[in-house]
Amino acid sequence: TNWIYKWSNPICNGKLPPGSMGLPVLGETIQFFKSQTSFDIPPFIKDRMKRYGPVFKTNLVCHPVVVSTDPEFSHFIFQEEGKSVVFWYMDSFMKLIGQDKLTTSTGAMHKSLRNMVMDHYSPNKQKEKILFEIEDVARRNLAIWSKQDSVEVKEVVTTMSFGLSSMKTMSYDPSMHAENLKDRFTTFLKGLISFPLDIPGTVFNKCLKVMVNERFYSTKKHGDFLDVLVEEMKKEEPLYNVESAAYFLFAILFASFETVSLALTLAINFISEHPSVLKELTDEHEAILKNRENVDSSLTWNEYKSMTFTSHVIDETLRLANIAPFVLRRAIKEIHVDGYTIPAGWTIMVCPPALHLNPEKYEDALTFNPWRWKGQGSNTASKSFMAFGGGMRQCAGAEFAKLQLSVVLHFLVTKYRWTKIKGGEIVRNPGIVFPNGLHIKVTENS
Ligand code: HEM
Repeated sequence: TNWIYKWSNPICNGKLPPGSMGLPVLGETIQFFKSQTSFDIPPFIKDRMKRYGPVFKTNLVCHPVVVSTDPEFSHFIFQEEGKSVVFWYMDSFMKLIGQDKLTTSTGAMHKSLRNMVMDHYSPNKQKEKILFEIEDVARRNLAIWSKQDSVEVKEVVTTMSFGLSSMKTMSYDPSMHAENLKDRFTTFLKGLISFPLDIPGTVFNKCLKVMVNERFYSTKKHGDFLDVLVEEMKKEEPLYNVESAAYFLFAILFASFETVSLALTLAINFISEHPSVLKELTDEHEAILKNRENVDSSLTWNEYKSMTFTSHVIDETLRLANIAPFVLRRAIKEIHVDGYTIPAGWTIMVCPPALHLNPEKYEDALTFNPWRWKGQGSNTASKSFMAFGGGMRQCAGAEFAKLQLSVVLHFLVTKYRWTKIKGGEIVRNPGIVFPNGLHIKVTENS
């Protein structure tokens, strides 16, 4: 009885936020993972917001958690990175991405890694080069899709996005390598797909370590992210070794291709369902092409940036889809905020869907309406838009992701037409899946 009492009333040197810790051991885990078929705020969160207010406590997978659906509170938590909170996800995931080695790294190591990623993937640094690569991949893939009777969008965009990410990360282009490397990479991919069951040190990690090692002793430059990492490893006092470099490559691949492919699939689905959006998007892209002397469909970085409606479509997709349904932190010190105390060791869950679907901020919040962003520039982070997180850990690939989406949409709307054949329904649990896929027929514009 004593133990159950302690479970329900955790020790705290102050006032904990309201909420229930659920059943002993199970907490409220089962309710949290209940799936839903709409883009709305998950019922678990919505019910508790009504009952307890915007900040509440719970227990998920044996961890005491404070959930924030409040913009100010969430912003405060992001600003506390490295001070009273650190990046933390479930233990199994932290192991997978090399927990102590890099991702939880604060200070010098995190700064160095973050700068390397921003340098390599940010279009601001290497505008036309990165653009050329993305356009090339988009062109080639769309041409292949248009030759098929039907494509399952999530599947094909995942292949495309993984191709681009792996090319930029470690120059892996399946069509250009010898058989043995292809086999090795297939094994790596299998490991990647089965990752919830996998642990570091197994298939993909070993493959990545082999790749890092090979590159370390090679004199050839590839211009990819692995080059940058290996250069760091060769410094007098290196911050990384083969193992941590392999973990980092994995983390980048993981962070980059699934997010972008989900966003693109959702954008295509939303556009398919809103002909007026397709029309305005097409008009915007065609207008840019009309103003050019050389009517080639490649655009410059500035031209992509100038297309405000495209940027609104992307922001609206990210707002409504909530690809990152939550962002987690762990309190390393006792935190006092808004009259509440969060004990050290507790998990803090920032909940972007609650911010993005707040009817006070976004009128008719469940409607896909890119025009709501009119008059605003491209968004990456604000108190009411946290699709890319916030603070020091804000997504390092946000610009790269947005550029990829803009480029694919550009070629899709100017050179092709598509019709939806079936699918497009979503299930959220809490990540998004398409139980019936999204099948479309792509045809070249006549
Ligand atoms: C639409 C696509 C994307 C979305 C929605 C997205 C979302 C996010 C979010 C929410 C975070 C913060 C996680 C946290 O604070 O715990 C994050 C971090 C990160 N993302 Fe993305 N991401 C996307 C694409 C990419 C791409 C293409 C890359 C490729 C380089 C990337 C690399 C990273 C990295 C390295 C971090 C960690 C940054 C740090 O800890 O300093 N992301 N992303």
